[in-house]
Amino acid sequence: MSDVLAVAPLTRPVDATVRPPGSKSITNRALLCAALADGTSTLSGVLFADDTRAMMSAVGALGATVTLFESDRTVVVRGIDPGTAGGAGTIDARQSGTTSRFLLPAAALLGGRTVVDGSEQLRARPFGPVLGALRQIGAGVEELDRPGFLPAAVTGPAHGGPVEVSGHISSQFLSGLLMAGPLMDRGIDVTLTSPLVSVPYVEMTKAVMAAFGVTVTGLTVPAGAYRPADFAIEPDASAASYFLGAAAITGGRVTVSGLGTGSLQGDVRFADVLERMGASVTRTADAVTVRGGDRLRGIDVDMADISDTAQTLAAVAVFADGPTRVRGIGFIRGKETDRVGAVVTELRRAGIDAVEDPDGFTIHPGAPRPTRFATYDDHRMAMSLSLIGLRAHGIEIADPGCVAKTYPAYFTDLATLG
Ligand SMILES: O=C(O)C1=C[C@@H](OP(=O)(O)O)[C@@H](O)[C@H](O)C1
Ligand SMILES: C=C(OP(=O)(O)O)C(=O)O
Repeated sequence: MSDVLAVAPLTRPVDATVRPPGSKSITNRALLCAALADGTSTLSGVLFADDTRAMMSAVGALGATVTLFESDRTVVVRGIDPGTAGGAGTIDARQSGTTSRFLLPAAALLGGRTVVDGSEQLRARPFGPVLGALRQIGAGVEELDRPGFLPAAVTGPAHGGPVEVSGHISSQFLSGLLMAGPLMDRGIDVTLTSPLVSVPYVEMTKAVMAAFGVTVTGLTVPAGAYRPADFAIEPDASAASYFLGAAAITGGRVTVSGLGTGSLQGDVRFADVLERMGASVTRTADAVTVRGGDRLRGIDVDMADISDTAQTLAAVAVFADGPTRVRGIGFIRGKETDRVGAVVTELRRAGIDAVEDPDGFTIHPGAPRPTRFATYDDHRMAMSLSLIGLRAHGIEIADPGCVAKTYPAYFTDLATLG
């Protein structure tokens, strides 16, 4: 992909039915549960992107056999018995928060030493809570560079039992501990020491574990075993937010198929946010449809549960008829980039009055001027800011290839809206 991509404004309101690729979050949970199950699982609707390839390689390093049928979006996983496995060498989680935060507790199941590392970007993200938790449950932990950051070495087996972990930085620490829990001698019994962000992702963790035969009660998992499963993965709801946002800002219609009322993903609630702004939303058992109206209202909204869609909303808010205040998302400063700072900086570059708040941002509507947006090696900066180009002239996206983290074909799919 070239270094810069020009977004062509739509000449009429969008009218489309789309099906984004599989959920990153569900794919990476299913890959791990399948790898820890005694037997062979078949995963369908799998996302093939950098984050999930990182997880495929990682569970391969743990000893699972992973066979890809990419054109069928299917992966077959033959799991391991971690109790008999030794350390897994060095695992490169690339840019993937889920892979790294889920792998550290899983590596602690092995009777040996495993190093988890990642890209420079991942090395800048926080890991202290999960490393501290692993020490509490009997794993050896070495921070190989800075305390609280990757690379880190984990030596198991961890025995499990009661453990405390914070919830306000990332829910991924808790999800990782829960998924490794059933394979620890004492199971796991987690107590949160601070309020949990991204709550729906923990519900998703429990749902995927249940599909592989493990029941979580509260934050307690008894010792037990995963069962192999045939498991279908729904389209990615965070990816869907860009298409739903496109419907809202162009006064058009987008239906996302495969994302129904029974979705495991909290981010489907982005449609509720658009509804509050004045879009009309239809939800069925297997699809969600957003229709934009003549006008969009600015709103005041807490997005702590659905923060991966906060940047999408920032782009949509530019076209509302009053200011939009997003709260509850101070923790997204620790994601691929400082997402609060980055989105405000870029909107201001386009002449939009955007203001950084300690826990989020406020976007005032305006007419964006021709702008080349920087994307900070953050796939969601690139995907979100591209929406502005559907309505405004002269919008360019720098380093569009960064979308490969979760959605390699994003710009091809976006072009089909025209
Ligand atoms: O568990 C998951 O799959 C995820 C949880 C969220 O992270 P935090 O819990 O760090 O907010 C989300 O932003 C990320 O894209 C995926
Ligand atoms: C924050 C994200 O990913 P992760 O934490 O899994 O790297 C994301 O996909 O927006």
